[in-house]
Amino acid sequence: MGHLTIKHVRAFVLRGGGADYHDQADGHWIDDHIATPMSKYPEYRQSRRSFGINVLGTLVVEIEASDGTVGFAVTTGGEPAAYIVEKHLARFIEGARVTDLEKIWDQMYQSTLYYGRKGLVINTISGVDLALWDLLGKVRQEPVHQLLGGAVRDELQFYATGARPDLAQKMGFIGGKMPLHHGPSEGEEGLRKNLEQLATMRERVGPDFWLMLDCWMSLDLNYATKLAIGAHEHGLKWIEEALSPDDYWGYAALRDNVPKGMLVTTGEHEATRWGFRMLLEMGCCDIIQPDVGWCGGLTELVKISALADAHNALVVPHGSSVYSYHFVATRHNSPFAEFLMMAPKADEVVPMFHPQLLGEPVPVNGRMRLSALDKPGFGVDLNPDCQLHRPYNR
Ligand SMILES: C[C@H](O)[C@H](O)CC(=O)C(=O)O
Ligand SMILES: [Mg+2]
Repeated sequence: MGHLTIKHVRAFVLRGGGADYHDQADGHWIDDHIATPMSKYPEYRQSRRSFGINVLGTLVVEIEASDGTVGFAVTTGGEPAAYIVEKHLARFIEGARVTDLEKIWDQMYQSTLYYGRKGLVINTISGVDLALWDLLGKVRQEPVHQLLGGAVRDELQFYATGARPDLAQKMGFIGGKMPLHHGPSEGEEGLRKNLEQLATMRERVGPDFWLMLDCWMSLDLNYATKLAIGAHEHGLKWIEEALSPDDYWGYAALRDNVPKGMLVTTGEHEATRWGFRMLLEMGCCDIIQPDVGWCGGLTELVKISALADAHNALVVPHGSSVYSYHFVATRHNSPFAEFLMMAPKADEVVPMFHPQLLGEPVPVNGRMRLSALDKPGFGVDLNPDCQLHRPYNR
């Protein structure tokens, strides 16, 4: 098996939800006047799709071994990511051994440094890396959590992200994270509305249920500080991604400014051990939230997580469906996981990457038994009903 080599890598593009989970139809809670860095332009305030949050679509990477076994993964990246896989990265993958994950990662990262390091290129590298882990698991007939060293818990616990933490509470989740709706350009009135929304939700869920606010990079330090102070009386557990991911200094200051006991979280748009080193060494946050499909994949996340552990920081991956479930099961410093509510009204549990994956497990009563992950690789298949398009067929 150590001698199995990789015969082909193929990159496809898919539209409509799935790994590009912001690509949803009208009326979805995820696109309803959510504060963003673009909210200062009134014409881009109501909808994130209006400024292009969904332009990329999903990248599907398929990797086939010399014995015909196929591993695959999905992430955000679409056509430009497919170009990078087929025209650049394929040379490091085809002909390599199926066990060569570290070497392939290093070659992909080093060879793209001149135009990569973060964002789309690292999403692409993540997609290839996850497909390699899936392939290795399928070749060895073991779930990825076993390849990672084995689970440290029998069950995962989830908080839910969506517009209705009150419904999430009834569904058994341990907490609810809501999008922030109004940014600094909507002034004091917007701030008041943000706090009213939190207060209303606190009334509905009672004093003990976790409530968090996801600010999606939309605030400045002054506004974030005022929001945190105002939100304290409503028991806000954490303030997430309040500032630009480039503003490490702002995050360090925000962590000093927030009321005692409130956590500062960020990192879903951060990448690689070097990016997370900045967050950790500068004391930017209490919880880092790498997205497994965007941060460099699982090979990189293992390194990021070790670094976080040494800084006493928790690692609670952003979204990422099965890719994060297999990881969270194996880490002591990942005590719970995120579940993104993809039902348009956030009123029922549907698979996070629906409709792209078949066999994608979901939490039941806010929990997931490890046995739901006991299938080779990441344990999911591509849904054959989804229309794959291969734009750069070599
Ligand atoms: C709800 C947020 O704006 C975003 O769509 C998802 C996110 O940042 C998260 O799940 O965290
Ligand atoms: Mg977030």
